[in-house]
Amino acid sequence: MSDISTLYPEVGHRYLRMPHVEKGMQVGLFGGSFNPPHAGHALVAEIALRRLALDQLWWMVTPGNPLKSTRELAPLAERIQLSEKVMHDPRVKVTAFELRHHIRYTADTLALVKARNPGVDFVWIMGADNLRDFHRWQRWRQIAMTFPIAVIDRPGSTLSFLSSVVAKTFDYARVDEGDAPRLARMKAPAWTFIHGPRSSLSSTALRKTMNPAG
Ligand SMILES: Nc1ncnc2c1ncn2[C@@H]1O[C@H](COP(=O)(O)OP(=O)(O)OP(=O)(O)O)[C@@H](O)[C@H]1O
Ligand SMILES: O=C(O)c1ccc[n+]([C@@H]2O[C@H](COP(=O)([O-])O)[C@@H](O)[C@H]2O)c1
Repeated sequence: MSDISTLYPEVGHRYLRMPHVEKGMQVGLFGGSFNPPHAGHALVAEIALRRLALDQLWWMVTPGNPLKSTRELAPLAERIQLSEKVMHDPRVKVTAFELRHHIRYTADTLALVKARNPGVDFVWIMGADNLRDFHRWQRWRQIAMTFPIAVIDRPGSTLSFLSSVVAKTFDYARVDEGDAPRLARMKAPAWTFIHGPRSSLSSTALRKTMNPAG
């Protein structure tokens, strides 16, 4: 591995390190393009921290979603900087360590996170819209068989998520949302759907406002 201080100077080396965690912690992994980040993302993080009884939440700004075009993708440094502005909870750690490890796929991120942090309980967090295409993610079954997953409600996906391939495949592993505080410690496959306050904000809508012609 090259010297971290000389890598990607525009990003800042503290974002290239995996955040520090202690054994016994419950940690949420919230990956996203955050292009740009918005209050809907902050609401997901707040809900996840509270309902999943998390000690930490890693706000992982992806170098690039492998299923999305990079045409409209703002620079990583900008997405990190804006992420720091929308979320102010000290338990939330904005990070882009995937860049340093040249990771593209979440399955690889999760394998690295698990290998580096024995004794820590992780849970993958995503909005309900992401369930629809989850079966197109690389090694999605392996992800679901290895990590508990918390799905946070999102307008437009409250009911449609039930017809997703992943919800059908892992129907037997669905956990009542009342048990969400224990989800991180459960053996995968285990997933829950968390209802609560919702936000209809989206990055697509915000990009359109910023660049109506685009
Ligand atoms: N308003 C929202 N409510 C619930 N979950 C959300 C919301 N906005 C984003 N998320 C979730 O946050 C994560 C990161 O989302 P992303 O950065 O792609 O934002 P987005 O608004 O969906 O972007 P885009 O419109 O560009 O697809 C995903 O798991 C997504 O499901
Ligand atoms: O690994 C994959 O195949 C894969 C496919 C699509 C999305 N992801 C990850 O899902 C997270 C949410 O992405 P996005 O663009 O919906 O915010 C982010 O961490 C992406 O890297 C991962």
